[in-house]
Amino acid sequence: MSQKVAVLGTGKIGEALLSGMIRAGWAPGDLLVTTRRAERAEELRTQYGVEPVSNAEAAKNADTLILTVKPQDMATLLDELAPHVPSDRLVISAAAGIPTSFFEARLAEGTPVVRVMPNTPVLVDEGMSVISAGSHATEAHLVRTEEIFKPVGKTLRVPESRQDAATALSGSGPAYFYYLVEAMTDAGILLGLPRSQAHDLIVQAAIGAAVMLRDSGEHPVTLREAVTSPAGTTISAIRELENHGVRAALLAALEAARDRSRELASGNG
Ligand SMILES: NC(=O)C1=CN([C@@H]2O[C@H](COP(=O)(O)OP(=O)(O)OC[C@H]3O[C@@H](n4cnc5c(N)ncnc54)[C@H](O)[C@@H]3O)[C@@H](O)[C@H]2O)C=CC1
Ligand SMILES: O=C(O)[C@@H]1CCC=N1
Repeated sequence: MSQKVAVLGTGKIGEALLSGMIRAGWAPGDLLVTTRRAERAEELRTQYGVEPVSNAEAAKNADTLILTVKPQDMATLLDELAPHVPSDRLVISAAAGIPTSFFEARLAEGTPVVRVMPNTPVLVDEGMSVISAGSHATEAHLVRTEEIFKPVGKTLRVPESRQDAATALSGSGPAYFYYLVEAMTDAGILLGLPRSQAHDLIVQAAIGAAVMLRDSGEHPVTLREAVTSPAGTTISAIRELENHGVRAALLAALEAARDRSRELASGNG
């Protein structure tokens, strides 16, 4: 029997994951989706050939349920789902902040729950999905979760106590890089470059730097030193970054993201 997977609350991250699963070879007929709006359901059916169903039908018919609603909507979704989820279903939550105990308290005794923090580069198979087992999830449940998330990037298992930090670094991480690219493109405009050229130069610098970080085996400090010529241009820029406290700003920013993830733990943060 083929295993069916349902994505419940198919918004931005749910759709990114769905598209990745289809690229990885999952049969659309084995994928169920739920949405709040009928037009959205139709859009997903047309684009991916998947079957829109109600939350209750998803719970009854899918072996694995991936919950991708906002943390603030999770309690309502669970109230609706709980009476329909047999305790042999694997429930995977992609919500920031919410601990596996939140789900376990609302689902039938013994239901296996796995918490995953993916990120949007799953759209281009370069995601990072950080995975933690709840108290009833076994090795087989973790392997099943990895089968779903591995084709769209890397996976990493961590104890659940590290999930808020992982969310700050990895779940939110792509946004920091987009923010930097946006700011540096503006700097290009300030220096008189046309916007499209400034964008292309910074994006290619980001891609080149990312590939070197991943593939060279060198520490980021070594890579930066190789760019930083004595009395040259780079060190003039680095001095300004230090003067403006960019390193301290990043430490504070990621700490704030970690704290926000903790606040979302109750589902109504
Ligand atoms: N966007 C991102 O980069 C990431 C998001 N997440 C997590 O994924 C979750 C969703 O985030 P986004 O995709 O950004 O939000 P979103 O708002 O795009 O998606 C949530 C979707 O759930 C639907 N929904 C809400 N209640 C529902 C219900 N009872 N039944 C069916 N559908 C329902 C909404 O209509 C919406 O389409 C959040 O918990 C977030 O913490 C995790 C990692 C990365
Ligand atoms: O901003 C958020 O809350 C979600 C979780 C991680 C990335 N996006």
